[in-house]
Order: sequence, then C-alpha cells, then structure tokens
Amino acid sequence: MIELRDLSCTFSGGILSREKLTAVSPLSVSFRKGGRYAIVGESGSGKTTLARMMAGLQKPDGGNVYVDGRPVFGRHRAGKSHFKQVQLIQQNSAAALNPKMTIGKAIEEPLLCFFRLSRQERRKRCEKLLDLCNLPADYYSRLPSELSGGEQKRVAIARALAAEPACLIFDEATNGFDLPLRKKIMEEILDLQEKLRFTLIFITHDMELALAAADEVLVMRDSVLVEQVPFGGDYAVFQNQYTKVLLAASGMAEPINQYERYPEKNMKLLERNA
Ligand SMILES: Nc1ncnc2c1ncn2[C@@H]1O[C@H](COP(=O)(O)OP(=O)(O)OP(=O)(O)O)[C@@H](O)[C@H]1O
Repeated sequence: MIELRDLSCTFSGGILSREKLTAVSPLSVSFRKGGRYAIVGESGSGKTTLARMMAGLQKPDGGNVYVDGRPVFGRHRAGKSHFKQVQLIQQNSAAALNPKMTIGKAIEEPLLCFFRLSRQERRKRCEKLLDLCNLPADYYSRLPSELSGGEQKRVAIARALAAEPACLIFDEATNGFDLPLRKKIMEEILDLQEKLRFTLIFITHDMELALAAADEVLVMRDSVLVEQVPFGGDYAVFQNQYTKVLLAASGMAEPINQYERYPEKNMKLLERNA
C-alpha cells in the first residue's frame, strides 16, 4: 500500500524571482494494493510532480510518501527498495532509453540492480519480459532507434516490470500515439495489471482514458486534489464542478450548460455562479 501524507511541493519562481510556485498543495491519499487509479487534470495541475514524488525522484517540501508503512524520504527512508517497489514510466519513453544500449541490456539493468542472477538467468527473464510485453525475442540485440514509438513504450514497460514492482505509474502512457495504438497499448497495460496484480496509476489529462482504465479517479486542479471517487460507470459519482467541466469537455456526460465545449469559459461561468 502507498500512502501520501500531507505531501506537498513548491518550486522557486525563477532565478530573478523570490516567489514560490506551488506545484502540489498538501494532500493525503492511500493507494491500495492491486487497485487501478487515474490522476487526471489539465496541464500544469501538478500531476507529474506528484508522480515524481511518489517514485522518490522529487523531494517534497512537506509531508512524506510511505510504501508499506516505510517512508520514502527522510532519515528512516526505505532507500533502494523503494525504487524497486514503485516504477515510473515517464511520458517520453524514447528519451528514457540509452540510445547506445541494446534493448536486452536495458531490460536487464533492473535485474542486475535488484536481483542476484547469473547472466543466463537474466537473459531468460529478459526473454520472458519481451514476450510478456508482446515484443519478439530477437529484439534483445536491437537498439532503441531501430524500434517504433509503440515498441519503445513496450520496452519501457518491460524494463519497469523487470524490477517486479508493487506499483507502476504511467505518466501520459499513450501520448503521441494514434488512436488504434493508444487503444492497443492501454489494453496491453490493463492485461498486464490483471496478470501481475500491481497497483496501477495513470497520470493523464484525458478524462476518457481515466474513466476507461481506472476504478478510482483523482482530479487535480491548480496543484490541489479537488476530488477522489471510486468509479464504476456512473458519472453521477462526480460532485466537484471542475470534474463536471472536464467530463462535459470530453463529451463524457450530459452538457452542464451551453458552453460545454469550452472548458475555460465554462470554468469562469461556474466560478461566477458559485
Ligand atoms: N523543476 C521545476 N522547476 C520549477 N517549476 C516546475 C518544475 N517542475 C514543474 N514545475 C511547475 O510546477 C507546476 C506543475 O507542473 P507538473 O509538470 O507537475 O504539472 P502536470 O499537471 O504534470 O502538467 P503536464 O500535464 O503539462 O505535464 C507547473 O506550473 C510547472 O511549471
């Protein structure tokens, strides 16, 4: 189980500015083992910063992240074991792969880091992971540049799974892909989750994807977690006005007023009427 307790993060507003920019306002959330979550919100709402804190890559300036009760930051932090437990697949999978490292070596890196395995055992596990992620075995000796964008994403997933994580966070998992490939990648991720039962967290600005993939939806707006609800197909569970705007804007619910196609305008209208 992953718990965020009063977790927050601010950045400096720039070298010439004394002002602080709040990326994530203090929030507390629990993610249960094997659950499917989506964190949804528009660009700049703090989703990536939150994901990076959960993965131990960004230090919070308030609160902490706990994995099975052990803190990720601070004096008593879990250390290396945390990086095994929580894996983040970032938006640009291609950039995350070393262009000079073969696919096989890239997938074997976490095996080397977290497990004591012989070279043969690593190779065997790597081939299993390639197969699990629908990649041919002979991709082992290819370079990232020889793969398509979708294949590179699958390599990033295989590499993350090599650590046998308890939680996998996808930051904009399907950004930049055409619709059929987006659907396919999503189906593959959901299949993997069903087989391996890790906690799955999608970070996305796409409400449609969030609702298709998650059984619990967290909505962020301007650094604040405005709503967190279990979702089983009934839009009526969403109570927050901003969530309703996002739903209407993506054509997922009944329009809430005549401006439903223009979320910006819609927000201003709602704020005025609040
Ligand atoms: N390293 C950084 N230094 C300064 N400001 C940052 C840094 N990282 C993020 N921010 C700021 O924090 C805020 C939240 O950014 P974040 O990337 O977490 O949002 P997001 O919801 O993931 O957006 P997107 O979907 O566009 O990636 C933004 O205003 C951003 O400019």
